Amino acid sequence: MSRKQGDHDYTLRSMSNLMGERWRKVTDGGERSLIKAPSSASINLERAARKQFQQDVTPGFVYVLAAFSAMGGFLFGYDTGVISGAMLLLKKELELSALWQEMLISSTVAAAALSALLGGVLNGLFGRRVCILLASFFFTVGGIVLSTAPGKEVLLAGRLIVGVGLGIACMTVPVYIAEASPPHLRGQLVTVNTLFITGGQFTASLVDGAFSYLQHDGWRYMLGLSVLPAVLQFIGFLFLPESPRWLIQRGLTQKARRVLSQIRGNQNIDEEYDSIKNSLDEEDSGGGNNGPVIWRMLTYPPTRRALLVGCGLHMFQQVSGINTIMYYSATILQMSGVRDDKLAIWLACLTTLTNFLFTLLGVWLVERVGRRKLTLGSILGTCLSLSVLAVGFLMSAQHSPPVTLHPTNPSLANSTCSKYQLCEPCMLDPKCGFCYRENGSALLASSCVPVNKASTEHAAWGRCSNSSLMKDQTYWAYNYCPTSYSWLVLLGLVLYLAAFAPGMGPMPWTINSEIYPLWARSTGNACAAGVNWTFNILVSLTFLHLAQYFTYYGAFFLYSSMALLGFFFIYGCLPETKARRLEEIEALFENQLCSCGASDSDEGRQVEYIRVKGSNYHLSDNDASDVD
Ligand SMILES: O[C@H]1[C@H](O)[C@@H](O)[C@H](O)[C@@H](O)[C@H]1O
Repeated sequence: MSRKQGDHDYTLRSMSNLMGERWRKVTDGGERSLIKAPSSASINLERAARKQFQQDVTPGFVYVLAAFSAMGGFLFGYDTGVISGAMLLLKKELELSALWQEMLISSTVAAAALSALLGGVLNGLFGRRVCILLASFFFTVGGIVLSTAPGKEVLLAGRLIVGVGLGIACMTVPVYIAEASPPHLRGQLVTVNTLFITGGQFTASLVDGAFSYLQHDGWRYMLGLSVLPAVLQFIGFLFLPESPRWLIQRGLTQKARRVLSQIRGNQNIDEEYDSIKNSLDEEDSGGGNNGPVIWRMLTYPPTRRALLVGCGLHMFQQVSGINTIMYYSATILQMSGVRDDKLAIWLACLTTLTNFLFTLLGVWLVERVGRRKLTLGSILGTCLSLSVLAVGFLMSAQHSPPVTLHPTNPSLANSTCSKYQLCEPCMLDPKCGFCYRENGSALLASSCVPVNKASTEHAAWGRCSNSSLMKDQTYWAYNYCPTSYSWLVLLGLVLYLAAFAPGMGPMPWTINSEIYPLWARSTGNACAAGVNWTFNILVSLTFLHLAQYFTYYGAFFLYSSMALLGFFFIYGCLPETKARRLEEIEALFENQLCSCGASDSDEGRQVEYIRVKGSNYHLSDNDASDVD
């Protein structure tokens, strides 16, 4: 053994001893306690050892493994993003009713919600690798079915198959990456999965833009292209190993040691192996061994708290409106004066690109500032930017242009649309749109007209019913009103993405992959992913109704208040998990929920009071001193 390797092992071993002393748990009269408080010297030594460890070891194999896994994230982003552009072509070519459009969009999300829950069981039974293989298989078959579908029924089947793959992948990939990564890289590598999600969404918007010029079968290419990354991931995973933690849990210890050596390069793996093994041995004193995992999780306080935090994070991610904002961004851009449809499609790529670039910032920040600060800062920014958006919509509503032309023909004058006096109520009614002529910045001859049932791009009758009639600076505004406050809305949109994407976008996935003990990890992630998809579908299905009843600014103020609630929830309940070994994290949830909010500066001394045989030790900044 080289001297460097020997020294390294020694440092790791001393670190391991310290860690063992710090975190070893004993059952003391039924109460779980930690023994032996560390001195500041031991904390410093541990930190130094960690630093040394990080400098010495960055095995390349882990990056390859993370990249192949994160293709699941790419497919997640691609398949959820591509449908909006494909739908524009599909509804014309297959003459889809609104119900069929709705079904084709939401079927994937609904299937993902259910299969994420099923994914928890599959993960426990067959392991992470088999689940990822299964997910890429579903993505491949789904993509082939979609691109060759002869009609809408087969399309629906394809969307459901893709949804099943999505649900399994979204909960398995973060867990697999987290379990294979060394602690100092874990946050970054799991966050790369969300980077791939947003990369998939960006690619989908580019593909939508490119194929929107094809009058026939453009949607087949859009939906079918996902087969390429899916096949690549499937082939890659034939060669990639199973998660060492799952192998140890299944008693396949020799294989687990081999995999650990493979993914840790030439490091000594004894310490990591022992700590995984120890944590499994402690399972009996933790969740116990009786009953279904979800029951054991709910009846054991640390996992119950972790589950609450994990599901809460996903709920707040969705109720702060990310998917509404992304979906609605094209309209926001149109409000800002982009009237050309094709240009609006290309500019919508800018939204997905911004989301992607700011997620990249999250990858950079996660190990520097830690999960807690990043998530708190992000949700606060999200809350404020949603208020900017809401104020923008409020100003636009208050200065809504009037309807100046009313039809004289009695049959037309009796339609609901003709009764509106202002653009605002006219555009909030999904059956109507605003047709107007613009002269410089002045609006002339404006009317509220029923929308064409087959396509929202035109009115049912009148000047705006046909592109060839819409000469002379005449425009059709569906879903929005022309306004001079569009800059405020646009500013809100950019601020929103800048605040949301680095933290609230990726952190719910990253944090969930690390907060559950091994026995509860698959189930915990399955439930949290199920919550994500359920709120995703709830928020997108209710948005238009919300806007109709409370107006746009009402809807955005509501999302903003949700984000504020989320801030208090995270402030009170989310502990810092940065740089900790997965096996240590359970201890962070042993305190009452609201004292979990240890700050980053508490790293290395997260548990403030430690019971040692009846006496309480309090860890001060400088040392551990007996306070009893
Ligand atoms: O973390 C992701 C990401 O932020 C995506 O942009 C969003 O569409 C998903 O719903 C979310 O789960």
